[in-house]
Amino acid sequence: MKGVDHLAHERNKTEFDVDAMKIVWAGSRHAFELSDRMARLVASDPAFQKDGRIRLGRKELFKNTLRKAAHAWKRILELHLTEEEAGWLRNFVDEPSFTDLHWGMFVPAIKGQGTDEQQQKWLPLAYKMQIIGSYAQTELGHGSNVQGLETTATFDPETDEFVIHSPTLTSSKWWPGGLGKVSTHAIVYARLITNGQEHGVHGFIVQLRSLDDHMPIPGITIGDIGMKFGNGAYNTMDNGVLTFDHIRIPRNQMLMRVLQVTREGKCVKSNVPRQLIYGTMVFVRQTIVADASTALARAVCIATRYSAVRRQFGSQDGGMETQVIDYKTQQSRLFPLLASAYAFRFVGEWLKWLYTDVTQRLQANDFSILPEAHACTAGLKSLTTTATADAIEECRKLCGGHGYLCASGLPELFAVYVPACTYEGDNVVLLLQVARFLMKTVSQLGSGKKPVGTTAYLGRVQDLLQCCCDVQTAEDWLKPSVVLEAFEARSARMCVARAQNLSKFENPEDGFAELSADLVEASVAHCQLIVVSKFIDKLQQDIPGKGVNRQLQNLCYIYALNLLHKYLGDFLSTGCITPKQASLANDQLRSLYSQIRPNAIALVDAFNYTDHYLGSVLGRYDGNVYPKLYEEAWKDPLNDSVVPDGYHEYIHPMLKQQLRNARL
Ligand SMILES: CCCCCCCC/C=C\CCCCCCCCCCCCCC(=O)SCCNC(=O)CCNC(=O)[C@H](O)C(C)(C)COP(=O)(O)OP(=O)(O)OC[C@H]1O[C@@H](n2cnc3c(N)ncnc32)[C@H](O)[C@@H]1OP(=O)(O)O
Ligand SMILES: Cc1cc2nc3c(=O)[nH]c(=O)nc-3n(C[C@H](O)[C@H](O)[C@H](O)COP(=O)(O)OP(=O)(O)OC[C@H]3O[C@@H](n4cnc5c(N)ncnc54)[C@H](O)[C@@H]3O)c2cc1C
Repeated sequence: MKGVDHLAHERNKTEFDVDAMKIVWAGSRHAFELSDRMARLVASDPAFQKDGRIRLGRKELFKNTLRKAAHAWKRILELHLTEEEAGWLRNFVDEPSFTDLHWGMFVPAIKGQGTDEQQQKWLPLAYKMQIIGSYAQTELGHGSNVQGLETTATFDPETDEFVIHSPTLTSSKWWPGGLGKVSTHAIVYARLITNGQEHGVHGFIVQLRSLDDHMPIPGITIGDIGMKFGNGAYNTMDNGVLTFDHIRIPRNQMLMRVLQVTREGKCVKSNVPRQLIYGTMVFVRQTIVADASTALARAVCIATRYSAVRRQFGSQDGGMETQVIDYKTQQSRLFPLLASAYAFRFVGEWLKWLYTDVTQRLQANDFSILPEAHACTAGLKSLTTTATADAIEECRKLCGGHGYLCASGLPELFAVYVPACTYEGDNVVLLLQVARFLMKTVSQLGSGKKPVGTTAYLGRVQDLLQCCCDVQTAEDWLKPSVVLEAFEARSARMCVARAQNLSKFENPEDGFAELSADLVEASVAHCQLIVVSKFIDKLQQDIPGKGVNRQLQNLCYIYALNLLHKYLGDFLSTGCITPKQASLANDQLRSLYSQIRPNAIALVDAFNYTDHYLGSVLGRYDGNVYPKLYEEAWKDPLNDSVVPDGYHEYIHPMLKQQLRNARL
C-alpha cells in the first residue's frame, strides 16, 4: 500500500462528521469560512511561498520577510480585508515580523493606556502604517522585573518635555521585536521622574527613526541583537537594542490613562488601577494561549498523519508491517497531545471571552476582575506554551529519524515556538504570579470573602478537603462530575497545604521565596483544572454533527486522565483518589485510545490546515511521504553538484595521502 492509500483508507474509517468538527475547531461557521478563505489565499500566492526559507542567510531572510510583509499589506488594502481577516492572513503567512509587534503590542498599548486625545492622534497613523511601532519594555539588565527597569523619563518643566535617557549599559532596551531595523516609533517603558521624585514605570511614545530617510533620531543608538536559535524560525524578526542619550519628547507623549503629569510636573492619578500599565501584556498573553493550540495542532497533525503512513515490524506471512500509530506506546504519547490541542483551543476561546468581558468592565470603571484576568492569562500562557513546546519536540521523536529533517517542518516549528515560554513573561515567573493570587484567595476565605470565577471551587474548600472519589469501575471515570471533583480536590488540597506551610513563616515574603517550587506546583494544578473544566463546559454545549460530541468527550477524558496519570503523585499524596482508582483511570485511558484510533486522521483533518501552512513532507494531506521526501533531498544545495565544492582542496589530498601511506 502507498502512503496515499494509507490516508485514504484511514479517512474511510471515520466515525464522525469532519466538516462539522472543522466548525467546532474554528469556533463558528463564520470563523471557519473566513480562516479557510485566508488560508487558501495565502497558499495560492507565490509571493508567500516558504520553501527554502531555512537555507537563507540572515540578510536575505530578513529582506524576504520585509517583502512578504509589504506584499501582505498591499493585499490587505487591495482586498479591503477586515482586521479579523488580516489577522488570519498573518497567521497563514507564518513568518514572525515587525508587523506582529506593531499590531499586537504597539497599537493595543496606545488603545489600553492612552487617553482619548492620544488615541485620536496616534491610532490613525498606526492603522495606516504611516508609523511603525514596537514595544520596548525589556532591557539588557531586566526583563521579568519590570519595576527594576532603569531607563529614565525625567520631566523638564521649562520646556514641557520628558528627557528619555539610558543611564547604564544594562538600561539598554534589548529584545523588542521590530525595533532592530524597522520601527519608526516605540512605546518605551521608563521610570517617571518629576520634581526629583520617582513615580514608577510608565509607557512613552518615542520616535526612533526619521520618517524621511529612516536614520535614527540624533541621540538614539539602535540595531539588531543578533542571530537567534534555529534556522529561519524567529530570525525573520529584528529584535533590537536601543539606547537614549537625553532624547526629548513632548509631555503629551507619555501614555496618561493611569497617571497624568501636569504642565507643572504634578502627578495626578486617575481612577484606573496602576496595574493597567501591564494591560498590553494581559492582552498578548491571551492571544498566545489561542496560538498555542494552533502550533500544537500543527505538530500533532504532522505526527499523526506520518504515524499512519509509517510501518515498522509486525509483518506476518509476507503481509504488510504494522502502522506505527497502532503501537500502544505511540498512541499513549500521541493521543494526549491531540487531546491537548483541542483542550487548548477551547480554553483559548474561553480566555478570549474573559478578556472581552474584562475590557468591557474596565470601560465601565469596574476593575474587580482584573486580578483574576491577570492570573488566568499569566497561568494559562505558562501552562499552554510549556506543554506546546514540549509537545512539538515529542512529535519530532514520534516521527523517528525523518522528524529530525527540516523537511518534516518540525525543527523550524520548534525553534520558532519555543521562545513563547520566555517572551511575554517567563513561564515560571508567571506561575509565581498565579501562586500569589491563589494564596491571597485562600487567606481571605476566613474573612467570608467568597471566591468567584475560576477560584469559586475554593469556596467549597471544606467539602473538597473531605470528599472521597466515587470511582468503582473504569467507566466511572467518564462522568464529568467525578473528573471535575478529582481535579478540584487536588488543586484545593495543594493550595491549602501551601498556605499552611506559608503561615509558618514570620515573614510571608521569606516563606514565599522558600516555598516557591511547591507554590508553582499548586499553580499548575489550578491551571490544569481550568483547562479541564472549560473542556467539560464545552461538552455541555449543543454541538451539531454526527458523532462530533462523542469524539470531543473521548478527547476531553484523554486530556484529563492522562494528566491524572502524569501527576499521579499529586492526586495520591493529597488523598483525592486511591491507587486502585488510579489504576482504573489508566484502564479507561487505554480504552479511550482504542476508540480514538480510527478517528485520529479525521481529527487532525478537522484542523483544516493547508499543506502550505503545515510546511511538512511528513504531514502532507495526501500521505505521499516517501516520493516527496526523496524529491526534497535532491533540492538541497549540497546536491547541486555531484562532486562537492571542496573536494579538490580537502578530500582529494586526504585520499592521496592515505594512498601514499598505504604504499609506504
Ligand atoms: C506578514 C505581514 C502581515 C501583515 C498583517 C498585518 C495585520 C496583522 C494583524 C494582527 C497581528 C497580531 C499579531 C499579534 C501577535 C502578538 C505576538 C507578540 C509576540 C510576542 C512578543 C513578545 C513581547 C514581550 O515579551 S514584551 C515584554 C513582556 N514582559 C513581561 O512579560 C515581563 C514579566 N513581568 C511581569 O509581568 C511583571 O513585572 C511581574 C508581574 C512579574 C511583576 O511582579 P511585581 O511583584 O514586581 O509586580 P508589581 O509590584 O509591579 O505589581 C504587583 C501587582 O500587580 C499585579 N499585576 C502584575 N501584573 C499584572 C498584569 N499584567 N495585569 C494586572 N495586574 C498585574 C500583581 O498581581 C500584583 O497585584 P497585588 O494585588 O498582589 O498587589
Ligand atoms: C524571542 C523573544 C522576543 C521578545 N520580544 C520582546 C519585545 O518585543 N519587547 C520586550 O520588551 N521584550 C521582549 N522580549 C523579552 C522577554 O519579554 C523577556 O526575555 C522575558 O520577559 C523574560 O525576562 P528575562 O529575560 O529578564 O528573564 P529572567 O527573569 O532573567 O529569567 C532568567 C531565569 O530566572 C528565573 N527567574 C527570574 N525571576 C525569578 C523569580 N522572581 N523567581 C524565580 N525565578 C525567577 C526565570 O524563571 C528564568 O529561569 C522577547 C524575548 C524573546 C526571547
